[in-house]
Amino acid sequence: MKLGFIGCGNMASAMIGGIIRNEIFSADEIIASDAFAPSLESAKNKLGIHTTGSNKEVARKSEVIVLSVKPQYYETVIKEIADVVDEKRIIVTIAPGKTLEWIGNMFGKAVKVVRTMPNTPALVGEGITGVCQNVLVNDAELEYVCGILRGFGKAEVVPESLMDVVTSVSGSSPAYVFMFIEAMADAAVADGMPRDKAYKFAAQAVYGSAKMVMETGMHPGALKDMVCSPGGTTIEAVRVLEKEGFRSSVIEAMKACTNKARGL
Ligand SMILES: NC(=O)C1=CN([C@@H]2O[C@H](COP(=O)(O)OP(=O)(O)OC[C@H]3O[C@@H](n4cnc5c(N)ncnc54)[C@H](O)[C@@H]3O)[C@@H](O)[C@H]2O)C=CC1
Ligand SMILES: O=C(O)[C@@H]1CCC=N1
Repeated sequence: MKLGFIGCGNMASAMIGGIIRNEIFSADEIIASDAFAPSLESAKNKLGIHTTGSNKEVARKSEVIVLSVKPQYYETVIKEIADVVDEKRIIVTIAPGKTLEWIGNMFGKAVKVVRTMPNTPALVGEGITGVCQNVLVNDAELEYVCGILRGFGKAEVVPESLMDVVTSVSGSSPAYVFMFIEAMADAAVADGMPRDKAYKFAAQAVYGSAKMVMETGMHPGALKDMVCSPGGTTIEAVRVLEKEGFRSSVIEAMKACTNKARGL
């Protein structure tokens, strides 16, 4: 197998879907294990990959092994697979807070580790993943893993010291963006717009605005100023957002998120 996933929940399924769609690997080259039989059933039916109840089987059969369980299960899973992971395999982690050093110590031997932080927009091929590696991973191996991660979006190599920041700015941030879309839609509904239309208008406005930042390369503040006509409607909304502490709320929320990742 080219690729194995230990734990096949939300994040693993999103990653696998993109990897197959973009023909990085075929379903036949991917295997996943999970402790919960319905998750495996769903992976087999929806993704067509190989499945097993044995984490060790995934570790034994896969060149690249993604540890896609919650952080609190990392220790148990690593201890379970450590004896079948040799120096040729590459371990990919996706859990917040679990450092390269901690992972290496848990294995208790020299193992190639690529630490990553993906996000759920992977499900629609628009994810972004922060990546760093330990000293045993060479440039070609890092590029190989990044090629897999690009199957479901962008991949950016960052110093490990920034990985907890990646967690708050992209790993977790889809949740706050969905809350923003929901709040905008609620306001539109309050002012008389049907809910299905409200989600469409709010989501497309967020999507288009993100695309403008990516494609124009302009400062977000300058793009904001382009919307604010003198004495117009937008600056009224901006005035109230500033009064209600919009930016400060986002900054404080993200600092809490980064700190939580640091403590995991
Ligand atoms: N959901 C998200 O937006 C993101 C999640 N992550 C990370 O991805 C990892 C997985 O998260 P999700 O997919 O959201 O969780 P999830 O709960 O949807 O999936 C985890 C899966 O692991 C299985 N599992 C639990 N213990 C196991 C064991 N001992 N052996 C085999 N399988 C076991 C569970 O049955 C479940 O299907 C976590 O470390 C999380 O922090 C990273 C970035 C974004
Ligand atoms: O909430 C969490 O802990 C995970 C990590 C990033 C997104 N979800």
